[in-house]
Amino acid sequence: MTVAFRRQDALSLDAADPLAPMRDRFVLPEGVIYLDGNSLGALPRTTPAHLADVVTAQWGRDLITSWNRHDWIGFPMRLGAMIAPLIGARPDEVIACDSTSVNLFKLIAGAAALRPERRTILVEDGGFPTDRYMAESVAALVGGSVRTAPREAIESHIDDNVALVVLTQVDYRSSDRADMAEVTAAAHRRGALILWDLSHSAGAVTIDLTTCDADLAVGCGYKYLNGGPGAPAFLFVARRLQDALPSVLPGWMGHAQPFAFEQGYRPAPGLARHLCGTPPILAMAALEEGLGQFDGVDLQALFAKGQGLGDLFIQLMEERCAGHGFTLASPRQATARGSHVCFAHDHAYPICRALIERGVVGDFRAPDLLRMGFTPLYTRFADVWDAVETLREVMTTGVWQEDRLQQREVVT
Ligand SMILES: Cc1ncc(COP(=O)(O)O)c(C=O)c1O
Ligand SMILES: Nc1c(O)cccc1C(=O)C[C@H](N)C(=O)O
Repeated sequence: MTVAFRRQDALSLDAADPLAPMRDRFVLPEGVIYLDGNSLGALPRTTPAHLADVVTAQWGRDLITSWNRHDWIGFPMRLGAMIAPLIGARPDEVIACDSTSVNLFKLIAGAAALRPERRTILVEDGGFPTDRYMAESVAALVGGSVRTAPREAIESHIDDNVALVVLTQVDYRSSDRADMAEVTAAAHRRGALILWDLSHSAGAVTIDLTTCDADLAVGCGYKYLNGGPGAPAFLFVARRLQDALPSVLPGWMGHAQPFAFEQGYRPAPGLARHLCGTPPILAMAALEEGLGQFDGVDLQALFAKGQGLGDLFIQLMEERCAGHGFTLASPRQATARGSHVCFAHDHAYPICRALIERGVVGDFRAPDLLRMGFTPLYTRFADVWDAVETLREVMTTGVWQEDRLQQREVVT
């Protein structure tokens, strides 16, 4: 006979967790169980003081000399080097800049230029929409077209006309995790390039761009990297492609010598050519603190904890919320998913709002998903227990049926 899991068991898991002290590195409001770090990471405790220092001592006191004195000019490369170990890249293969959407455009257009004889950009059906919007825009500009295919069948749609495959490693809704090595190899066998969107995986699951021999990648800085709302995103270009990949938004910061103010554009060597305009220094400083939270952390242990939190959530939902109409909408096997888990429910929207009112902050994704993100740096096993208990209460009381919870907010 199996003994049911109790809150005490969750507390014991937290007590034995060597990563538990990491939680103190973040500001987490009393009474809130934050399960949305996959959309907006929590505020690191050191960020406010660091930003205040950059504002007063660097901008305020050192003014324009800060570009050299505090190496503001080197920020995109420096942050790239901090992101590199989280995604299995080399330090000179990553820069922090722009938004993920803009970086998608830059790399998709660059890849199209590298394969001019091929006319198709292959993207997944139902992926995060910005990836597809950008692919369609590039296709229209170069006279090509976008083809879509189901995520799970993407490999079989790569033919000799595909210039580039754009795929998200961890799907923002289902949490399905693609096999990067396998899909990358399939693209290469057909002579196509591959661009991985790592927005929902960087900082949360194992990524090894080097071993996979990936070509290009992008990802968000404001999710698991804890860089703050609208944080700079990142882009990755494998060393072997860096000199060939053109810069399609050739701003002056990507020029070989920006301060020569030449009339003709000459691309900077390596990755710096993908810089466009002046880097947002305050946002970069916040991202620097977010990335600093990974210092000294055993990444494999961190990612294993994320899987354990997700496993526990699935187990408790099925044990304690059975009969309330929830269906697991993410892979059951931890190695096949990211660090968030979705359950489908016909009334997911008001249920999600009722949870938020009770301090359990997850999110709703249309049409019917309740999505809970487990950030292993700061989520506790007891949080998972408490979140499921709150959900059980919302369901047994029927409080989610109140009219005001049905009204859609602008940002969901
Ligand atoms: C998979 C994925 N790609 C791209 C984006 C867009 O990123 P950005 O807002 O930086 O353009 C997001 C989230 O917003 C995302 O989840
Ligand atoms: N970027 C966001 C925003 O500005 C407001 C609200 C949510 C977001 C998000 O990041 C959404 C997220 N990419 C998602 O997976 O749903």
